[in-house]
Amino acid sequence: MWRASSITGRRRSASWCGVISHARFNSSFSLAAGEASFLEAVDIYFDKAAKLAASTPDILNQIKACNNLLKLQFPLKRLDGTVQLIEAYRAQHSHHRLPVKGGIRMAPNVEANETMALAALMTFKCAVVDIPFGGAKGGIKVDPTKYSPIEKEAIIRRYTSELVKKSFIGPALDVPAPDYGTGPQEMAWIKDTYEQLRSDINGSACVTGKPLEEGGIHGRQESTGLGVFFCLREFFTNQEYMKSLGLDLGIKGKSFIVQGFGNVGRHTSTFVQAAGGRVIAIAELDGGLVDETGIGLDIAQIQRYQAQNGTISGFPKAKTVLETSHLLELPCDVLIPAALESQIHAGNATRIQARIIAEAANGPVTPAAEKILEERGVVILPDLLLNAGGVTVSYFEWLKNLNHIHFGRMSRRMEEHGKQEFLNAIEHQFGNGHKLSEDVRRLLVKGNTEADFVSSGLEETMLVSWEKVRNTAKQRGCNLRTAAYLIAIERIATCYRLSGIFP
Ligand SMILES: NC(=O)C1=CN([C@@H]2O[C@H](COP(=O)(O)OP(=O)(O)OC[C@H]3O[C@@H](n4cnc5c(N)ncnc54)[C@H](O)[C@@H]3O)[C@@H](O)[C@H]2O)C=CC1
Ligand SMILES: O=C(O)CCC(=O)C(=O)O
Repeated sequence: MWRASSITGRRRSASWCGVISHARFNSSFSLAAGEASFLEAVDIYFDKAAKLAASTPDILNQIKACNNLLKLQFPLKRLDGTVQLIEAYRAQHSHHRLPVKGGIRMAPNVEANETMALAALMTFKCAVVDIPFGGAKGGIKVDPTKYSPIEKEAIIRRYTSELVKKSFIGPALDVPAPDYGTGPQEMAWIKDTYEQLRSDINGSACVTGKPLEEGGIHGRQESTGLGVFFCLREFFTNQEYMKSLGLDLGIKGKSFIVQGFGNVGRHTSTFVQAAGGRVIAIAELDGGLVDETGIGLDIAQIQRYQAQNGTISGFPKAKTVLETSHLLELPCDVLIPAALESQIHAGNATRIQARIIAEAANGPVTPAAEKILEERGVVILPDLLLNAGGVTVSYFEWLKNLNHIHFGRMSRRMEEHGKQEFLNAIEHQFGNGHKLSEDVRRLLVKGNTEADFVSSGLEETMLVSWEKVRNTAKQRGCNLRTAAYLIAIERIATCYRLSGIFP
């Protein structure tokens, strides 16, 4: 059985020749007839906020529209000699800031409207957290678990070369990143392909989420989960929300259910558990785990088990269930969808018992479900704010690549020497009897590393953005999602207004 290299940090032992069946991807959608599609949902959320925005219809129409949609179809020669036509997309939603930014998804359900919805969310997400990018997203319509590494590399390299030919990638144009079904290895292939085809001194900034050795940055892998955690932590300090939900302050002791144990779900669970949260159920496509006490679901152990077995099913310290959609409906304080869009819809919203829904995935709650949930007092922390940690750290990686130097390289030792001198002076002042121990001294003088800068920059971004969204919701009398869209719309509208129209 083929095992992936350790570089991607995602599912390990799934065989590409078909051991894990198509069912992995089939269970995602069960929208009732007439319920809004993902793209329609983004438009509905946009329109709701646009009504509150002090902006003109022509500007609002410009903001809402997807600027470019590139559809690609290219052949892949498979290892068995057959040739398969691969369908892929890149949508650039808004160029009000450049480059445009957004991940690349590899999944069998990829299609044009989904890619455009995801690109629009990227525009609004970057604006909410004040990251100077427009929005984009890419998708390749394949189930990555069914292809060998050689075939996946060929798909990614051909996709990238098509983007290069069409000027849909470049450090100043359009900068992809990981999303569902892709990770650092795919980003390394994208960077290498771009650099083979373009002589560009800033070439490594053509993509983010790269392995550290390829110009990546400390902390990008866990950044989306850490951003989700920072926001949740702040939310749980809010007296008004906690009172309205009948909950005590703080994450400690609260119960969490997580859907999707990939990059975002794994890291979010890790941070939540480290803060004393009880993860009581995890739903994956091929099975889930339940332990109402939360004690059995040790996230680090489950990750090790998943790395060895290619699945979380069968993890010995918790109960395995094969049908996982009902796990979302168990009683809990917080439900964290971290898989795909439209997972909470009119068909299951009435059965959801969580008090809070933390949208780590993009677009997991449909407008019809949101209405049902809000009527029952459920608070939804919206995707465009909550999962913005990934693009925030991607921004730091892009800056690092453009600067050709890692954060802290010029300052770390200088900081340490300065602090040493300060402590020497204090010790000198108080005489010989007042010497710090070596351990305390080491702790006090430690200069900031790249990881420290990233974590601090991410925390600052999430906290400032949360505060702004919360205050806007309160002042404008709307929910958190509408507030986040409103902030984004007003920021982008200002940009369009001041830029004018070319020519
Ligand atoms: N990777 C990133 O930095 C960011 C990802 N996101 C969003 O977060 C979501 C997850 O992305 P990643 O964690 O990167 O993807 P991933 O591919 O690493 O993991 C997703 C996991 O969800 C599971 N899954 C799919 N459908 C499921 C279902 N119906 N029930 C249970 N599990 C299911 C898959 O088997 C997979 O293990 C996506 O919506 C993505 O767009 C958002 C911001 C940044
Ligand atoms: O890191 C990035 O640039 C984009 C991440 C992403 O695709 C997302 O936030 O949905």
